[in-house]
Amino acid sequence: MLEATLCFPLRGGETTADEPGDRREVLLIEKRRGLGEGWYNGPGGKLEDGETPRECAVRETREEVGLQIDPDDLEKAGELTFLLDGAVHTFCHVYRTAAFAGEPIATEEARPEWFALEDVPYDRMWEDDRLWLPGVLCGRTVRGEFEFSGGKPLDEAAFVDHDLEWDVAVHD
Ligand SMILES: Nc1nc2c([nH]c(=O)n2[C@H]2C[C@H](O)[C@@H](COP(=O)(O)OP(=O)(O)OP(=O)(O)O)O2)c(=O)[nH]1
Repeated sequence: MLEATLCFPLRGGETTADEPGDRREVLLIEKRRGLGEGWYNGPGGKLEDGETPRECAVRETREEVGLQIDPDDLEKAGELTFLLDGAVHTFCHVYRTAAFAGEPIATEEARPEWFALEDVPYDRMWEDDRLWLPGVLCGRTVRGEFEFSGGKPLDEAAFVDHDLEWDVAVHD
C-alpha cells in the first residue's frame, strides 16, 4: 500500500455584506508528469522513508510549486482510501492551509493555477474529487473510501463505488 498526501493552499476573503459569496481561491496544479499527467490535482505525492504525512505535504508543495509552509499551519482535512481491484492501493492524507509564504512557480512537475472555489475544474480531475473536495474546501473533515476496478488508476480503471463520512475526527 502506498501512503500519500494532498495539500490545498487557499487564499482570499470570506463573504462580506458588500460582496456576497465565497471569494476564496484554491491553488491546484496541472501535472506535467507521473500519475495524472495533464490533469489537475492539489500538490502532493508519496511519503518518503522516515517522513511524516505533514512533512511530506510540506515537501511536495515546496518541490512542486515553490510555496513554503510551516507544518503546524497545515490543517488536516481528510483521510482517503483508494482501492484498486479489491485491494488498498493508496492511503491519502488531505490537508488545507491559508498560511504559506512565497508565490507559486511552475516546475518540471507542475504548473500552478488559482481557481475560484466555484470554478474548480472537476471535469479535469479524478472522478471521485467532486464528491469530497467541495466539502474539504469549505472547512469540513472527511473520511472516504473509493473503489476503482479494471486497470491502472486514472488511465483505465473505472470508479465503481464509494463511502463517505463527514465531520469526523482526523489526526495528524
Ligand atoms: N485528487 C486525487 N488525488 C489522488 C487520488 N488518488 C490518488 O492516489 N491521489 C493522489 C495521491 C498522491 O498525492 C498522488 C499520487 O501519488 P504519486 O506519488 O503517484 O504522484 P506523483 O507522481 O506526484 O508522486 P511523487 O513521485 O512526486 O511522490 O495522487 C484521487 O482519486 N484524487
